[in-house]
Amino acid sequence: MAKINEDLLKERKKCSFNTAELTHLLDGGKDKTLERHSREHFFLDDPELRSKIPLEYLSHKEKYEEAVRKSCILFRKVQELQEAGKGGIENFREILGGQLGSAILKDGNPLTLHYVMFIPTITGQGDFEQQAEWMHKAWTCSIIGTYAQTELGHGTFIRGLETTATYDPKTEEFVLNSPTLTSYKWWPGGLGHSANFAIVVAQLYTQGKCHGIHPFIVQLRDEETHMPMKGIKIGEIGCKLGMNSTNNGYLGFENYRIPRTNLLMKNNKDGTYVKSPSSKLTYGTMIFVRVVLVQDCASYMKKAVTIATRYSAVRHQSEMKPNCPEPQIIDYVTQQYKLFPYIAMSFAFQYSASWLWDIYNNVTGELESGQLENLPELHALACCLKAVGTADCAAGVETLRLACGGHGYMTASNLPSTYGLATAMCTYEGENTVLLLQTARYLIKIWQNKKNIQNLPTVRYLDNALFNNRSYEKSVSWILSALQQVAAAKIDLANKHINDRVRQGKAYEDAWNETSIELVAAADAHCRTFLLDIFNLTVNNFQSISPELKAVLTDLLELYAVHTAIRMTGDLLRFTNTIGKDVEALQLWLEELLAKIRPNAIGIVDSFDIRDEVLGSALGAYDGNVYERLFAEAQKSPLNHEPVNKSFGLYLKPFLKNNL
Ligand SMILES: CC/C=C\C/C=C\C/C=C\C/C=C\C/C=C\C/C=C\CCCCC(=O)SCCNC(=O)CCNC(=O)[C@H](O)C(C)(C)COP(=O)(O)OP(=O)(O)OC[C@H]1O[C@@H](n2cnc3c(N)ncnc32)[C@H](O)[C@@H]1OP(=O)(O)O
Ligand SMILES: Cc1cc2nc3c(=O)[nH]c(=O)nc-3n(C[C@H](O)[C@H](O)[C@H](O)COP(=O)(O)OP(=O)(O)OC[C@H]3O[C@@H](n4cnc5c(N)ncnc54)[C@H](O)[C@@H]3O)c2cc1C
Repeated sequence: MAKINEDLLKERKKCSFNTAELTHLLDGGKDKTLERHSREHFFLDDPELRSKIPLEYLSHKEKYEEAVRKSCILFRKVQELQEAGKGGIENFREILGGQLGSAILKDGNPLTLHYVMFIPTITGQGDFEQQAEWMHKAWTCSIIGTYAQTELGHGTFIRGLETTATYDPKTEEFVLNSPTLTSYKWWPGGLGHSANFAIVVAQLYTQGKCHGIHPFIVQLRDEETHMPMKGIKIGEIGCKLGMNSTNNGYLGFENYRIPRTNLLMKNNKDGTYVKSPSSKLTYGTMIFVRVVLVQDCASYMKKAVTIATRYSAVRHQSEMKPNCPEPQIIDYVTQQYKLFPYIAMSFAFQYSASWLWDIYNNVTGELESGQLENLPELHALACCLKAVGTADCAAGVETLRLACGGHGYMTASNLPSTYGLATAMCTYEGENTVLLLQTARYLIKIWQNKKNIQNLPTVRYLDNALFNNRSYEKSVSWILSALQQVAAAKIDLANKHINDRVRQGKAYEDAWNETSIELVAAADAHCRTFLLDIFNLTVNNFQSISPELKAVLTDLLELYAVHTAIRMTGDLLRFTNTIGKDVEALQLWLEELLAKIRPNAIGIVDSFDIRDEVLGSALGAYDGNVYERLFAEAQKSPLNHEPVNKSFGLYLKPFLKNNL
């Protein structure tokens, strides 16, 4: 084992709590930690899953080929685990998104959509016979699928999709067509050259009548040769900001025929077209992915904050006091302000993600038995948590990259590619503004009719929050109550402005659009009250943890609360009876908390227990040998493999001569 950096050794000695206790708590118990270790060993210690050359130095094509190689090994290994009875949702979570997946495939996995959307759509939308026909092939990966919904012209407004599936009763087939350029499918992961099947979302036509969008199972490529089927036009969409191995593709249809039975028919039981009880049931896979993405936000944040915090303990810069040694940059309070709120935020997102997952499972269970009443609340919560979680995660990763100065800009820090993954989440699976407007739509409805509100756990606070008006106290409960009042006031005001505009003669939709900045802000505030509420409840409910750990978690909870409150200072002053002096008190409390967390900062990120291979960063490794690692990474540049590059002879030398 490499020698550990002296600063990190000192930091680890300062820690006031048992880091293993926190690791087990975060994993859900010691058994779960051991399970995770064994899974990490299974994947990360497999030499086949390592790349000989860093991805950054490969061409676009080589990156893709390497990603396919690794994805196939990953999927084979997941199947091995399933067959050995060591399966479980955690395997998929870890290798598809989260930490293991992004460690092994830094720039994305071209086969992810198979498990994340293709299989869940067949399960959620297919009837019994269809599941019997397709699930075995899909589970055993005899076929590889993707989810083709978005088109060149429409991603958000899915009712506006243009791909058509017209029923031909003579042959009992659907005929798929892409009538315009804008109707081409555009974006689906793995669609370019990897998948041979897809769920295609298209407008269903029977007897000249359009019945709206429906999902179909469609074969794209020959199962033996992988050649595109006749009538299918397919390819990759090209380079992107990040995720350059995910093989996002385009797809067009020219009179392409599929059997009638390929229309997923869970809601059309007798095989003739029957309108489903809610058209929104077709949107179920999107809810599922939004729910799992919130967990990924916590994972990426933990990874980025571990890298930046360890680096900040190792890095020394400037003089705080004359003639004193250069301090560790983690001792600058501005630096602490860049790091510690994101440590706290990782906890907030992990706890809310876990609540959301439970709510999701309850509600989908109810849907199976035809109960739809809790779907709107789930949809509203999933939308805002996905939007706020991914936005905070992307902003957090960028702040943490900046916190690492110049070295944070190196791909060797692994912060740029983590940002590429995080910022993509803000757009896919529902663009964030659009999702916040979905939450706002729900909140306005609730505000206008509070009859049933006490049965709705995520919004019941709105019943009386408008009049909380508590005087300032240095407590999480005060901040929560103030945030709830802000959320209620913002919803109330937005509702009033919509009504005013309608009264002035505007159409409701125009009034909505004119009020939409306020509506987005209201949904954002609602989401932040939920995040704090759940963090608070979770920490208060821990019964059997040590007092030392409880103290650290309480510091983090308080930091999360105060940081949120300070970010919303204007709202507190505007909508609650907070006064200037209270804001000053909040600021002092924040500074006090940063100082309290400082000695435990390294201990907390160590407790995240993220292996070096997962961090993938010269700046964040456990041993803290930052400079040695940066130097070693630089040697991997192909330019350093020869003393003089051929461009010297070709261009530089003649240029230098000409300038003589
Ligand atoms: C077997 C597998 C096992 C395990 C796998 C396990 C784990 C996986 C684990 C980890 C994976 C983790 C991460 C994944 C990693 C990487 C991911 C990589 C790639 C990601 C791929 C991304 C894929 C995509 O992007 S797919 C495309 C997504 N597209 C969108 O999201 C489109 C956004 N647009 C919409 O959702 C809608 O169009 C709209 C909501 C904006 C508007 O719709 P519409 O116009 O039809 O609605 P309205 O007329 O406005 O009506 C609104 C009413 O409907 C209600 N509504 C809307 N949506 C829903 C919904 N989804 N559910 C319920 N209700 C909904 C709405 O509330 C309105 O109701 P009202 O009563 O009328 O008010
Ligand atoms: C990395 C990546 C992977 C993807 N993978 C897949 C995939 O596997 N399968 C798939 O089908 N799709 C996929 N997508 C597509 C993705 O789901 C869409 O890009 C996303 O839903 C946003 O839709 P859009 O591109 O049409 O954005 P637009 O809707 O055109 O958004 C542009 C702007 O318009 C605004 N806007 C749009 N509508 C409204 C409104 N009603 N009110 C207010 N503002 C509005 C938005 O806020 C945004 O600022 C992927 C996208 C990315 C980036």
